[in-house]
Amino acid sequence: MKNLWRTMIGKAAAGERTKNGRETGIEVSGLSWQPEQGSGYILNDVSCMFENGKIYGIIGPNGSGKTSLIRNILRFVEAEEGRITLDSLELKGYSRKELAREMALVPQNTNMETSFSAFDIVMMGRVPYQERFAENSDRDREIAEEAMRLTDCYAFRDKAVSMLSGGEAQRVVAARAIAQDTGWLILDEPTSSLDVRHQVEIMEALTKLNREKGRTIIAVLHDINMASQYCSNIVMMKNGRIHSVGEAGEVLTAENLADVYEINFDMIENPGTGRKYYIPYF
Ligand SMILES: Nc1ncnc2c1ncn2[C@@H]1O[C@H](COP(=O)(O)OP(=O)(O)OP(=O)(O)O)[C@@H](O)[C@H]1O
Repeated sequence: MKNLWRTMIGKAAAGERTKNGRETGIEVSGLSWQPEQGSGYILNDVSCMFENGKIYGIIGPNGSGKTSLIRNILRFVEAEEGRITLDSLELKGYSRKELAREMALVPQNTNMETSFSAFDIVMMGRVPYQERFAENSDRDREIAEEAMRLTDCYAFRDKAVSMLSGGEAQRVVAARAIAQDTGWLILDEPTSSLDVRHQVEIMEALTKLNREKGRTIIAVLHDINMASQYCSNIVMMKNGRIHSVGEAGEVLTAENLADVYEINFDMIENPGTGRKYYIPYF
């Protein structure tokens, strides 16, 4: 029933409500997480709302809890305190397969020691839609190929992924997540291994998916200027807590950045786009 109802509401836009009047989006409320009982809290009373239809950047220094937050959102780990809801339904109520149709992850580490081809890996994004032992359909293949073109990895579709460079493998994993065709795309440092052209290409591809297909993007980013150029909203973290949250222009200020990264920043504004660029200095 839950599935049918969710298919009917489709992928809602920002601020929309579901047919039952429930608010859409991912809401994190009062989340405190420690890896083990008594090991110490990595996330402390984290609350933030991710609305449908936006591009979120999660930024903050090493060890500030960015990956831990998305691991909780993806239910790889579960906090004892606080709760996370998707379209007002507790995440705990979703099965693994249901969640895989809602959210796709591009992980930080894309090391793949396997003889599977790049195309095989991208096709794995279609598994949540397939019956067990089912053949890949033409539609599955089309979606996988489109995702590979979008991330510029179609040219090496037949190459074993163990033979790919770090950046090529990262683009294959991004294509797999896109092929998963979920409303939510969650990326942990998606551009970390990429050359500058492919960094821009991935961010442009995410923007296109957001604008044309209504995908909501949550990306952990270390590059503040990428975040400033491509993200509509920012979640800024420090020491396992939310430091600031809101529209990119409001959160990305030299003061906030200096406070979080403990280094100075100069800001220059692109008069054409109004986007801000930050230059760090000691
Ligand atoms: N399963 C775990 N067990 C113990 N400590 C953990 C675990 N997961 C994360 N941590 C610790 O929690 C802190 C936050 O880690 P997390 O990976 O969330 O930070 P991050 O902001 O994503 O960092 P980075 O920018 O370096 O990727 C780190 O000090 C890390 O060592």
